[in-house]
Amino acid sequence: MWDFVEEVTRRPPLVLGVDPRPAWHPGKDKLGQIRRYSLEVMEALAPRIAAVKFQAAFFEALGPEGYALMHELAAAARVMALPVIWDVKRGDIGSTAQAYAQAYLEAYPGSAVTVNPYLGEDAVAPFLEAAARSRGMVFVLVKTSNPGSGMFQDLEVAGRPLYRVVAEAVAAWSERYAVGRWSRVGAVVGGTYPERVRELREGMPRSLFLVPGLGAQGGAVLRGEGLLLSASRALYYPGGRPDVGVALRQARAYLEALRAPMAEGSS
Ligand SMILES: O=C(O)c1cc(=O)[nH]c(=O)n1[C@@H]1O[C@H](COP(=O)(O)O)[C@@H](O)[C@H]1O
Repeated sequence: MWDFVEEVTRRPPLVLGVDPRPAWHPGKDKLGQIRRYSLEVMEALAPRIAAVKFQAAFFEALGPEGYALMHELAAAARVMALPVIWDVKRGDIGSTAQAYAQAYLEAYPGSAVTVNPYLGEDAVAPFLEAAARSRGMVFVLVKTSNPGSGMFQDLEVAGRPLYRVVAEAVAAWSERYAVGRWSRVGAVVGGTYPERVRELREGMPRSLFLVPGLGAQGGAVLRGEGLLLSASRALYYPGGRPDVGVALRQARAYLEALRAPMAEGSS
């Protein structure tokens, strides 16, 4: 069976976020255009990315057909041998979490899901167990990319910021769900806070980091072992519109920046 961790760690460390916005597609048949464009962009970028990330909100906003389209695109990604991240940021009581884990991880073996840890360990556990059974992965929100993420995440709890308390839990879970060098438990750490990325890298040595914020939110190309840099608008709508050629150029530019020799003091 296909294993998300194995697949993702042998591919280029870039994630294509598919967040469709109908207003950015001309003409009437928005859903048809989004379907065509998404398939084209996924196929063009597939050799250059670790995974494709579907942000469910953008598909839900397109109505029932939009939600069905997300699942259709996920099936297409599998045909392209492209790992899928379900960006659904789920978090609920254990019995409900179990249903969410079934809907995404178990229904699509070898995929990953983003999880909000606010409800505690019993609410995260069903995702971890499902990821182990389905050879998938869970990315736990640790420090998010948005400007207001500090409101709760930076609050001091027992002498350290809350995001570090969450990171400690992630580190413990990641040991329990280790897969060779890495683990089925990863972390989301916003690329808009590069100093936090560096700080947290040490504390969660087994966790792959999903690092969103590249491009549109001002995040730069960050290097480091196990960092999966994620861009939605900057890769899916480069220059503010759907354009497969420009998306391909942008993906190449990010990968070149990752390979370029490092300047003194940079990381
Ligand atoms: O889990 C995520 O992917 C995520 C976490 C986070 O801290 N910040 C963040 O922006 N995201 C998602 O990453 C994508 C960012 O979109 P762009 O700003 O267009 O690249 C969106 O789908 C967000 O929902």
